[in-house]
Amino acid sequence: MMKVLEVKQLTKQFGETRVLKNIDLSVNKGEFVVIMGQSGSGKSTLLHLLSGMDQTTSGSVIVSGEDISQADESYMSQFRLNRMGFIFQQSYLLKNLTIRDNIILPGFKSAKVSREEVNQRADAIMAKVGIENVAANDIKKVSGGQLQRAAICRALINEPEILFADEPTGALNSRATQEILDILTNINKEGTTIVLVTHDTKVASRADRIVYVVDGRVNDQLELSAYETNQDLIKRDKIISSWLEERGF
Ligand SMILES: Nc1ncnc2c1ncn2[C@@H]1O[C@H](COP(=O)(O)OP(=O)(O)OP(=O)(O)O)[C@@H](O)[C@H]1O
Repeated sequence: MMKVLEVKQLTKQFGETRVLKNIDLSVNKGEFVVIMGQSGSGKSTLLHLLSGMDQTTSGSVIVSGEDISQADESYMSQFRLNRMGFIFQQSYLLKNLTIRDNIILPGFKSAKVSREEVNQRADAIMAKVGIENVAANDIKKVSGGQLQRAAICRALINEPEILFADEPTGALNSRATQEILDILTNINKEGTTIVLVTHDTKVASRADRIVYVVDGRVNDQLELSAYETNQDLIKRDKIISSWLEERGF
């Protein structure tokens, strides 16, 4: 199994406070990994370090064989643009642009492929997630679920090696949540590696593996790919819930 992400003895300190402590973790290509843990355990901080949004205090973060832990910010901003995708609880789309322009902008910025190719990709991804009918809309004139689908399209426009998500359904109702989870599941099945932070076992039930963080350390991991297929989501949810309960979540 090819490792797309590998973390060795990762530590993160803010001032005197050690938030992450000697984390060893790896993610295989094509895997869907969910990070869970109590509020304040360090999940978002870990995601920021894994994705090159923030720098480590010590230890290494290796993406497709390349150690990014010592890279400077100008290198990292290009690295994130070209090789990483991000979605958050809020979409952070730009207000004065249409949905479509928001999606193509990082493609044009990257300049790795032609504008024509970026436009073709945008059309294909928007159709895949079902927002082609609102492509020309101002971002104020779409629903929360449509906004998040647009954020997913924007994150995928440069065909990232890894898609990182921090509570991507946290602001959505249950129907929109299901739709976004179905989209993420499909994107993953098509080969995109996903690393996602959530509190929600329903969200976690889409994963191949759960990483449980306690007080800045990886406390335990639950391998789900061997259990059942994604069809049996209720059963997976129960397995995760009782596993977490045993660990005091
Ligand atoms: N930039 C920062 N400066 C100082 N402390 C920080 C910073 N970012 C995070 N922390 C601290 O690190 C700890 C972990 O925060 P983090 O946001 O990673 O937790 P989390 O598990 O994602 O929490 P939640 O589930 O509530 O989002 C917290 O105690 C937080 O106050």
